[in-house]
Amino acid sequence: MLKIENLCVSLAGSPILRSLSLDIHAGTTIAIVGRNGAGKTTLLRSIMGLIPATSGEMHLDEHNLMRSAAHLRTSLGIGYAPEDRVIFPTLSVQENLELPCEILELSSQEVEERLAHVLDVVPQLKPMLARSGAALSGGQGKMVALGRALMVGSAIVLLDEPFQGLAPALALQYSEALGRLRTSRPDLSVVITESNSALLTDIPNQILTIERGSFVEAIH
Ligand SMILES: Nc1ncnc2c1ncn2[C@@H]1O[C@H](COP(=O)(O)OP(=O)(O)OP(=O)(O)O)[C@@H](O)[C@H]1O
Repeated sequence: MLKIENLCVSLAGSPILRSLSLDIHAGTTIAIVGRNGAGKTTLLRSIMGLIPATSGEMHLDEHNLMRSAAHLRTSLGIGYAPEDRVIFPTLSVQENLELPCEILELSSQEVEERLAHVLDVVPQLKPMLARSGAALSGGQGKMVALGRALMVGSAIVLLDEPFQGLAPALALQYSEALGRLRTSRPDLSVVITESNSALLTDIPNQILTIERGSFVEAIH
């Protein structure tokens, strides 16, 4: 499914990702755990094509991601919920959710079907749909960012530190949403980064530890 080989990324002339390799099979949930600054966000942003790689290979099935611009990666079914959420304050929650569908040029019926599915997985979004993006708490913004990633993430979703800063009740709701996702979309792959592995409970099938831009051990 997603296969990364010897990925190297430098930022401002410094090596940040050092020859990372990762093989994610369809339907698996992988957690990447590492301290602040270990390279988690850089990895997800380079998978999305938002940061150029210095060298390495990256394929989603038969598609060579290294040759695909960021918007094409979205079209291939990669959804991304960034750590800082990026909720547009002048748009409603529904508009925020539907925004990435514009890249895919989906019919309004397809957008409606995807939204219905996302609301089944994250029902907390239903009463918020008409609310302004500016009126959301940080935790609610994380739920919207999850929903938005699911609107386009038909193959894989990348969730950057989803549990950071979530109150316990919201963290539980987020975990429950991921549980429903497993059942409703068994082929979807999920990558979660976290700095605190205790927040992950039993969600991932596999946990990898990243330190200074390299994977150091597989915990299980
Ligand atoms: N635009 C940039 N220019 C230069 N260095 C950067 C840039 N963005 C990030 N870095 C550096 O890259 C390293 C990895 O950062 P990254 O954000 O990927 O870490 P992280 O594991 O996601 O941690 P955090 O939880 O703090 O976001 C850090 O040393 C950071 O200072």
